[in-house]
Amino acid sequence: MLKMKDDDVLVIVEGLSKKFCKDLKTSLWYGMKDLVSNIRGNKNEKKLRDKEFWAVKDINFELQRGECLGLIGHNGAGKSTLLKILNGLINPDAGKITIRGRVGALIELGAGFNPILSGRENIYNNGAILGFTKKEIDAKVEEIIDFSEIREFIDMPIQNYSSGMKVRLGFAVAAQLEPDILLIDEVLAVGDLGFVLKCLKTIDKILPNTAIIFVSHSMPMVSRICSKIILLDSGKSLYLGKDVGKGIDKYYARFATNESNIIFTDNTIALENIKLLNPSSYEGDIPQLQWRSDLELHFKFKILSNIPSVEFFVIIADKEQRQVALLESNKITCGIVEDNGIIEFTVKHDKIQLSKGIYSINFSARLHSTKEPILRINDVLVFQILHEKEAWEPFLLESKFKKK
Ligand SMILES: Nc1ncnc2c1ncn2[C@@H]1O[C@H](COP(=O)(O)OP(=O)(O)OP(=O)(O)O)[C@@H](O)[C@H]1O
Repeated sequence: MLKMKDDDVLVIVEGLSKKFCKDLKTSLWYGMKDLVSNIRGNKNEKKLRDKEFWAVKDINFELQRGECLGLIGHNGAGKSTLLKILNGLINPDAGKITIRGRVGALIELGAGFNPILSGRENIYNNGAILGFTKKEIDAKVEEIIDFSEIREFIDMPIQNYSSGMKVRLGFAVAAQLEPDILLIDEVLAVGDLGFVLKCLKTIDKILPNTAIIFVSHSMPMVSRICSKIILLDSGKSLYLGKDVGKGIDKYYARFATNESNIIFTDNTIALENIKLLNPSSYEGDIPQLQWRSDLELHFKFKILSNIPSVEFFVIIADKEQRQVALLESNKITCGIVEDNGIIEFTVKHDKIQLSKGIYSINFSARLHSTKEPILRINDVLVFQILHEKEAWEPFLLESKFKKK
């Protein structure tokens, strides 16, 4: 059982669970049954009934002032549901939440706003919901409007705002009123770059006095802000801890497959096989390489029709499919190949200095003479670079520090 240790623990979540029903009719029927049993003083059914599933299952954590918890997981993992329970929008079926202080929330686009009221009126509404008096909001309202950068439109009804404008106003209210606990659900994805950078700066500024729970699919953003992480999978916590990099690795590993995708082929050559020649170990199917060891790839193709020289391009993409490196390309003369139309070659890069994480190889080939593409395949191979140091930057370059 978790215990409130000191004043700085602002959120305690114990055994939190919430179930939903996949079918609306059944859901209404269960709702009615639960209502009747509540009136009779009985508790709701804790077990799953037909067509029900756990959207959030047995979640436990605590959060202190100054900590930012990243909630990550695939679509439908339960992140928004957990946030809505914390914000009191949904009742849990089991478990307990202890919250100390004022909770500001940026949960759904426009949620918490009254669409027919103006931006200014909504600032007062939201402030009141957060527990601020009119006088306190009066003192902050100009700052909020300035921060949102939508002064021109502040007296227009919110229903005419763009998505970005709603986020701007929502974030301005939530951040400028400096709640003790701030819940942020993916909404930053809607803002333009300028506003996102401003929000990140503000988060840095308010974080020492706030506990933040941040839902996002953007791992660079999560690793930039969060000091703790929960990886949710089908409502359950797959990882909870302060090793943000580890949580992110586990998240990416769920998406790493060895299924390649042919983007283009003119059927002159076909990839038979690609192999990493010198893996130090394997995690499941994924070959692993120590940072600074040689990357050596072996390719085997079948030549399907008579082609002359071909240029091969080997591209390394990171886990978010950003192409981070191109291996120097080279041309290989294919001609009419004797050995059953098979051609094989290896490509080697010495002492690879990509930072720790999962990468995939994209591959393309074109005719040397005409530069015409003949084959393009993504994700022909997934591999992992191992290093004890976490680095979000694509490369961890070997260096030596010398004191003079
Ligand atoms: N009101 C509801 N009634 C029934 N099922 C619901 C309800 N709200 C959410 N769910 C279901 O609960 C599961 C978790 O949804 P949730 O929105 O929490 O996921 P998420 O992790 O936030 O996903 P995303 O990354 O797509 O935003 C999903 O299967 C969703 O369909």
